[in-house]
Amino acid sequence: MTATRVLVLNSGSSSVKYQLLDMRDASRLAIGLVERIGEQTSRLTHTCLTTGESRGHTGPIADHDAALKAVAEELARDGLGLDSPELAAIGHRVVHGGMFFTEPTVVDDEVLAEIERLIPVAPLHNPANLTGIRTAQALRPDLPQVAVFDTAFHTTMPESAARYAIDPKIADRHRIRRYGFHGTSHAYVSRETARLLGKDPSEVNVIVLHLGNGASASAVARGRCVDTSMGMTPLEGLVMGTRSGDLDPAVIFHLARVGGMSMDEIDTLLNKRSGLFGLCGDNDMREIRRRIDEGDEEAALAFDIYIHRLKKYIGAYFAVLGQVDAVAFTAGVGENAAPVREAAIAGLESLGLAVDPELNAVRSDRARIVSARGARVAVAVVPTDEELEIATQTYALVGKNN
Ligand SMILES: Nc1ncnc2c1ncn2[C@@H]1O[C@H](COP(=O)(O)OP(=O)(O)O)[C@@H](O)[C@H]1O
Ligand SMILES: CC(=O)OP(=O)(O)O
Ligand SMILES: [Mg+2]
Repeated sequence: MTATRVLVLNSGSSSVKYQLLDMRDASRLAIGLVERIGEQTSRLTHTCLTTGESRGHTGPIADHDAALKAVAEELARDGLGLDSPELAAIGHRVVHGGMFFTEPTVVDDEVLAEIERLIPVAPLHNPANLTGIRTAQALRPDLPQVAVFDTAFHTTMPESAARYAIDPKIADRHRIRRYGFHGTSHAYVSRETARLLGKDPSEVNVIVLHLGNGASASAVARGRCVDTSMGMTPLEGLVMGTRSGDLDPAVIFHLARVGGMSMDEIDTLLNKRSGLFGLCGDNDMREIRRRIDEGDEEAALAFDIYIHRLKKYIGAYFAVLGQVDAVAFTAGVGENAAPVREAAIAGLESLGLAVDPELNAVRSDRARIVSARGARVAVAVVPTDEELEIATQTYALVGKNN
């Protein structure tokens, strides 16, 4: 029997998303999510797509190792266990690959060591990704484990975009540069946008706006990333669910010297208690829109700050690219929040951008154009699929190696 299945693990700081796919037709056999890992109220939600059955459990799941073992048990209950001979590989999202990894990579001891060396620049993400890989290795030591890096798509950025304006000797010693993240999504969505326009990726320039809980923008010129809004870590750039995005670095000195905060407290403030949540107490765009509809001024200001930053990046990436064929919205907010798309594009007619309110209001899970007729630049909504992209890259690599 040829092995054609790939299990994809997307381990975040407190969650694991997973999908089991059959790569003969890229169909999904099972999907699920473990949330709030490390808390008393961890929750596992599992859906088997071959039977249509869904199950959920709430209760403490101590760490990523326990989470993955729970996922393996759920898959086994559906006859889709990790011991299946049909499983060809396990694909892992690894958030930080530094400058070292420009392609998906079969994991060996050297790869594990390099991911570990990168922990200081991705303390929230890489430890969880490593645990995911090690647990999967322990469960199936014979299977190829493939790491697909969030940073890989951005390694084509020119030095002028990737370097900070600091002493290069200090930067190089500490590996300080702009790496960018969500690369799997930016790669997939920029390609799908080209397809939607009926063009090859090498023929178009696209601005991708990945607006999830974490959010980033990228400028993609003829299929290659030339700039992105996240930097050395996923803190730079857009206003996010709980992260501040861009801010004057001197704010950090001020909080330490005048505010008396420790570095760890400032780190937590900027990564976990800022952004939309810090501004108005909610990080879910649905809740923020509901509050705005009820006349809540705090939520309205948070929304305006979010949109202002987004508009600045759209303008900046027009300047970086020179000529733009499409602006593509993706991820939870980008795909679902019509008011965000409308507000971000409003007033940009001189750039050739205009949204058609009726097209923009349509809810759909398909890629679509929502720009006004006659607008020079397409505005697109393109659902991302990081798990499918990871599975595709994993299977392509394992197939090549066999
Ligand atoms: N119908 C919706 N309208 C507005 N925002 C939505 C909707 N559905 C999801 N979202 C937003 O999407 C966010 C999650 O996006 P997602 O891409 O799943 O993020 P992540 O992968 O970073 O967890 C939620 O915080 C919420 O703000
Ligand atoms: C890199 C990053 O920010 O990822 P996420 O949006 O999943 O938190
Ligand atoms: Mg995401």
